Amino acid sequence: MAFELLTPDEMAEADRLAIAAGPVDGIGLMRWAGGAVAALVLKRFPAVRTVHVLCGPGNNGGDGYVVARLLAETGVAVRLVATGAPRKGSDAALAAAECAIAVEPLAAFAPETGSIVVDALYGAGLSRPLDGDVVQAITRTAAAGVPVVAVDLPSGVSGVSGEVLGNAFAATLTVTFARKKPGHLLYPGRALCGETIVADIGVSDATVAATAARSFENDPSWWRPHFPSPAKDAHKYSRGHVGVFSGGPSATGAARLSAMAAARAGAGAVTVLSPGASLVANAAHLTSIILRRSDTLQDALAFFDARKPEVLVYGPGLGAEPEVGRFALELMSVAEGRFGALVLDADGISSLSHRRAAFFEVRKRGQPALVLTPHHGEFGRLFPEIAANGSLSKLERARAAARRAQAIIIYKGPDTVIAAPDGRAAINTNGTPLLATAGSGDVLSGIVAALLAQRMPAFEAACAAVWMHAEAARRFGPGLIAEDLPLALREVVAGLSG
Ligand SMILES: NC(=O)C1=CN([C@@H]2O[C@H](COP(=O)(O)OP(=O)(O)OC[C@H]3O[C@@H](n4cnc5c(N)ncnc54)[C@H](O)[C@@H]3O)[C@@H](O)[C@H]2O)[C@@H](O)CC1
Ligand SMILES: [K+]
Repeated sequence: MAFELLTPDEMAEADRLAIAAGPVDGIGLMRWAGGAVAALVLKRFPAVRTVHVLCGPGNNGGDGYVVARLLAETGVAVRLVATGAPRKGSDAALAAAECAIAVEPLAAFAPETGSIVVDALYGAGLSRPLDGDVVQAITRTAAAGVPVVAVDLPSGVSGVSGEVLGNAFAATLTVTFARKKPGHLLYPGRALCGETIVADIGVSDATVAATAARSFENDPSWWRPHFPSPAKDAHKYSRGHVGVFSGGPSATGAARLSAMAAARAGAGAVTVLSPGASLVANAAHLTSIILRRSDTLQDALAFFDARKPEVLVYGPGLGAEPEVGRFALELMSVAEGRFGALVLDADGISSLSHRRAAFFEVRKRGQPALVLTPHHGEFGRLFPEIAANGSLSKLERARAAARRAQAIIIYKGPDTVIAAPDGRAAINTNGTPLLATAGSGDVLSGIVAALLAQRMPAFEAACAAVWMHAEAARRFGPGLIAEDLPLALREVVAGLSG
């Protein structure tokens, strides 16, 4: 699959393996990389008058020297600006030696209207915040408003985390090599890359696989084989039964949103488990969804034993009172032999923040399968040490939390990360600000539950749910409210099942 994400270290490993396997060598990869960038510059900016190529001291700069040479050979006016000479004997030094254009100092660099800038200052090797002449070059480029084509990554953007080290170019186009890096997909890096294109530089799929990369861009192509479709002889319970716990009389809508989403995402039966005080409110709004009174753990146990739900959703609309956390722990304790998976969302997560030790103790069993769907604030409440660790990217934070809680983590946001305890993690890329609307998280928890109830493996189910949720929002478009999402899922499910 071409959806692996490589950290800069994994990419360096892939380069090493490709060179070791031959026949391509380091300068060969660099020529291929520079050639891809030059070709895209010509294709995207056919009328450009001057191209300023900015080269740094490492291999990113080496790519830049190749770009400058190739563009000049095609007749483009190239001005070559460099900071620091490449290390003697390096591939970059070889590329620089092959480029006969006079070098101008970075300190004097100021692009003019009508020109474009190729940023080959720093890529995967960025190791500290940018400063001095580089920051001035970024400021002057932004002031001139000229397009920037970034080689591998906009200088200043961390390939590991997408964070900005000091300052960064805002690119129109970023051309990276072999595979995207997490920094292309995590914010703010994603916004600073502009359009990101992956160019082939002769690193084979087998070489990428040999790096044992465990991060992916979320894409239907790799989880669709697991996407459930009902058997010909299906009956409603064989299509999976989801139970959703409802909140009190003034907070019942969240559970119904989750329940409707679960039904639209293919669960054969969905039951709302409602406190007695909320029965009337729920009954007034539910038709195909089953309604059952549940005030106590005994009530819930009676339901499990009688109706055998596969998956429960606990959290939407419940309030963050201590007893909500206690009940969540009790559910996990009694799960064995009763239900297979639990989706904890919203208040179901926040309410555990005062019972963290007990929660992590219960999770040592690894049962039931657990999916947690925190946004940033909820994540910080349940995993404060991980959230406070500034050296971790969002991808690594989600991964650490997944391991700690022995759970699938859906760490929500514009760059939602899905992580599994076995180390796999994915970054979602079809998100939309339309989803920033009340109740949209409740819908997501229902979709996850429905896919789990239909026996989709948990990591793939979580990735599919996140993608479907965003896809439904995109299809519906502006004006979306959470109530629209379950029906909008219909087309998305049809597209995946077809
Ligand atoms: N064979 C390979 O490894 C290939 C590498 N390629 C290119 O090589 C790049 C990686 O090359 P490198 O590992 O040399 O890394 P870079 O060229 O990104 O930067 C490394 C140099 O910059 C210095 N540096 C880091 N941060 C700095 C800062 N904030 N201020 C000043 N100096 C700083 C480092 O000390 C080092 O000298 C990739 O991004 C890609 O463009 C491509 O040519 C494909 C082949
Ligand atoms: K760059």
